[in-house]
Amino acid sequence: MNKAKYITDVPKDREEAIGVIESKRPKIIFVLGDIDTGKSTLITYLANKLIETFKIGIIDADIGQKGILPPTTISLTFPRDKFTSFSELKAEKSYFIGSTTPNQFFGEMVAGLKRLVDLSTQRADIILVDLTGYVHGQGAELKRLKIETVKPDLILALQRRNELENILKPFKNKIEIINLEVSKDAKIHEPSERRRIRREKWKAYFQNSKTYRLSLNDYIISGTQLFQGRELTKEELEMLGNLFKWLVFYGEKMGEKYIAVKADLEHYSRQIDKRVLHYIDFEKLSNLLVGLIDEDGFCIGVGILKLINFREKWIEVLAPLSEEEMKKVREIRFGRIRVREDGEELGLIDRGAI
Ligand SMILES: Nc1ncnc2c1ncn2[C@@H]1O[C@H](COP(=O)(O)OP(=O)(O)OP(=O)(O)O)[C@@H](O)[C@H]1O
Repeated sequence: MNKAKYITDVPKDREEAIGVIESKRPKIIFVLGDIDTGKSTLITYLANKLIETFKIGIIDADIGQKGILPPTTISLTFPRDKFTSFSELKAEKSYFIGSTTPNQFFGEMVAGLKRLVDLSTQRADIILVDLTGYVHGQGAELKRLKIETVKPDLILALQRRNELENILKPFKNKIEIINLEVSKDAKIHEPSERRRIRREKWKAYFQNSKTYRLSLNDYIISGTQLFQGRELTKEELEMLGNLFKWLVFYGEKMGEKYIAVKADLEHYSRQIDKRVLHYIDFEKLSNLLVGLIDEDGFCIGVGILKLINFREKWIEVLAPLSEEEMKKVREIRFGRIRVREDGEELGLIDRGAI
């Protein structure tokens, strides 16, 4: 299921990197590289070599191709023994991002990484951090923010040519950087192949899931503009429905702004000032991914929103969590991807849309 495996036939410079790590003992190591440059393969290699001498922590922050389940989170784990692939590792703590791309989630990506790094430093000698392959444009900004916030002791830069120079430039002479060549065997995976791998991961994750009916009043609801304002009356809902030819399931007023969850009764183009009225298509909420969050803000697991009953204020969520684990959930955080339990991704949603 995972692309990256423990491979011992690696470029020579890996041995040199191990030499530097053994002698200088950097605590936090970032692995940077474009997609498919072998970041996870490198971390698997280093962890297997170093685990004989050091306590190792791994943070999988590569949400595009997460090896450690669940997808759309970033995860911390402490492997005890040698392993061949990230998929064998069980997350000790995860932080919910809610999307398979860091676009629009820079805050979560940085805050989550920082929180996991803070947790790991007491329990491991060396923490290997796998970052996304998003290294151009805004991706470079995100890398800078992470480096500035976490201040790694060592950056391992997997470069084909000099595509990371832009990111690394401000940190030269401040942070130790080792350039590593990309293995000639590193294999490019087309977007369709990456999607297929993600489908398998989702499917594996949601195996043995159960549907839980959860009362909205029992949880903090976050990650959405909903449930923050005054609920609209029946008359107000009808008024909006008549005005725009909608079936309005639910609505709120927050300050001077209205929010409506609706389905179109007629198809025509409506002129609506979104600053005054924000509308959410009801179908955007079906099969929406939600994070099940504990009292410390960490993600116990993710679930799929299957039903939402606005009148009676409950939702049904499909999740592979036990009753015991569900008892620890304090918060339900809305994500921005719709996905089915068979692994089919139904699409990403704009952050502002819900
Ligand atoms: N040293 C190597 N020898 C043989 N194959 C390798 C080596 N390094 C990487 N590969 C192969 O190249 C592919 C990409 O590697 P990997 O998944 O580690 O990259 P990545 O940078 O972590 O990718 P992503 O951006 O998706 O996280 C995989 O199929 C992997 O098995």
